[in-house]
Amino acid sequence: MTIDALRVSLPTSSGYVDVVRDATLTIGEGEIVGLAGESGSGKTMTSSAILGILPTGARTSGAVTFEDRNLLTLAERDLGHVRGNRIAMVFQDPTAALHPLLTIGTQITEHMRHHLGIGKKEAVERAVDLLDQVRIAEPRKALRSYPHQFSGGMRQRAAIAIALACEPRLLIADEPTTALDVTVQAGILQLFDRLRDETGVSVLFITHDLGVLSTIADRTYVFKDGAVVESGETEDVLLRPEHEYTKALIASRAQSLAQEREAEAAVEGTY
Ligand SMILES: Nc1ncnc2c1ncn2[C@@H]1O[C@H](COP(=O)(O)OP(=O)(O)OP(=O)(O)O)[C@@H](O)[C@H]1O
Repeated sequence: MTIDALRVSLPTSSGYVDVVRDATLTIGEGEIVGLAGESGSGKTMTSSAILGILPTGARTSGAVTFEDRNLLTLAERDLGHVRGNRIAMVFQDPTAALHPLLTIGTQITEHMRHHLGIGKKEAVERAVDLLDQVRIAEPRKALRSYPHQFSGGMRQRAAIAIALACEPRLLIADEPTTALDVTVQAGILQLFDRLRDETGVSVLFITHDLGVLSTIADRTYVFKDGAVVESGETEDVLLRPEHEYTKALIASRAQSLAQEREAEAAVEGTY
């Protein structure tokens, strides 16, 4: 996918405001690309533009080229086919992506039957494979479970399985580990890495946490006020940042890690 000079403007009471400004980025086949930046820097608006799910009245310019088509000018019907089939989303809160009253199995198989037009039996077998792929133990039993019977990490794995059900070529993951405990986070990050290796899916990984990207993103783009201020191999961006904003993001992360460690030490000291 190539995003070329993307501009997104949203209507306000006094005209339009640009929330993404001339963003240019590429995501190669099987590549994991990070989008980093503070809250409000335009990361989500960029992914919403890719998926054609911007707020009402939004204006766009530039191009989002995916499989030889510009998604910004695609008819809603064709875009609907791209969404869910070719490009899938994973969100921060897996409970929002899962229906509380339907079993995990129903949710995965209905999604596949709707998008791939396959029969129930084949869908169930594929669902078992998928749950296995996202490392959910006893997949046949898990198919009969409801979301509330899963832990947070398991729910995110199930949401990822649903996202993968139609064999998308691009997965957009918006803060997929932010709501999870650190140890569970690590498992989900490993999962993205392994899925990329096994299926060749590309991943656009959105996060405010640069540290998360150090473990999985091949390349990283840093957003500030809707514009890309720095990009490159993740290691270069993290170890040799050039832009003051990137340096500040790295410093603030180091500070919050130190505070977390201090707090943990204080808690341990009370026992
Ligand atoms: N539905 C909306 N209507 C109007 N303005 C919006 C809407 N959603 C986001 N914005 C504005 O667009 C800008 C970019 O927001 P965006 O959600 O892309 O940031 P972000 O980097 O993803 O932040 P976060 O990590 O908080 O999601 C912000 O100034 C935000 O206030």
